[in-house]
Amino acid sequence: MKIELDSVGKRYKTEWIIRGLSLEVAPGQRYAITGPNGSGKSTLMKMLSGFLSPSKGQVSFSLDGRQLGVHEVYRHLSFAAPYIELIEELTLTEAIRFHRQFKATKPGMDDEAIYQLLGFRKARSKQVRNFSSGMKQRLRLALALVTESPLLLLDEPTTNLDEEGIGWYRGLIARFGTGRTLVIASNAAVDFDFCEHKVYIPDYKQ
Ligand SMILES: Nc1ncnc2c1ncn2[C@@H]1O[C@H](COP(=O)(O)OP(=O)(O)OP(=O)(O)O)[C@@H](O)[C@H]1O
Repeated sequence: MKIELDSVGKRYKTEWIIRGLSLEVAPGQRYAITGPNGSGKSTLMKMLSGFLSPSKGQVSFSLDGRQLGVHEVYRHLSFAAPYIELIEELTLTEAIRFHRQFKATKPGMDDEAIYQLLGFRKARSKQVRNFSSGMKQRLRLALALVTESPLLLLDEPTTNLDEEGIGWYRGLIARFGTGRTLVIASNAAVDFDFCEHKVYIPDYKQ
């Protein structure tokens, strides 16, 4: 997936959050989006997913040389973020199967393989509402990473993860993160220190 941002600006009411951002997000490359709380990292992630449109400038998407309409983009991406809600009423088994109805998973990643990956096989009949916050975050990340999608967007990926969970996240990236375009919004180096490119949001305020 390639994403081109041409002089992009985003404004909420009268406040400009991002201004003058031109960037090419190239296929197979890894990008870190950094900046203080409230600087606009999540806002940029939402524009990179096609969920938010810019107030100024252009965001365009292409896949294998074919231009994608903004309404097609969601089919080709996985997005894990604390503000993307899981369906709390579903059990783990149901949540995985529900996800699979919309998105293909990588070869060999059947239900059993995903339970093993998550490391909480005994929770398969537990409702997501009864998961701990770390378990919910692992589920968000696992579903995003095992999905067959050329664009992977991870906003604050290690939120609610303990040290072991952070190691687990890095293992997931090593196993499933290669060969796809990866964008990570975070201020924790451990989340993104393997990224080749960095975008610091306060550089795009004027
Ligand atoms: N829908 C909205 N309407 C108005 N203002 C908004 C909206 N969404 C975000 N903002 C504002 O835009 C600014 C950037 O928010 P954003 O969530 O993108 O920052 P962030 O860098 O991801 O922050 P954090 O590190 O705290 O998650 C904030 O001032 C926020 O209040």
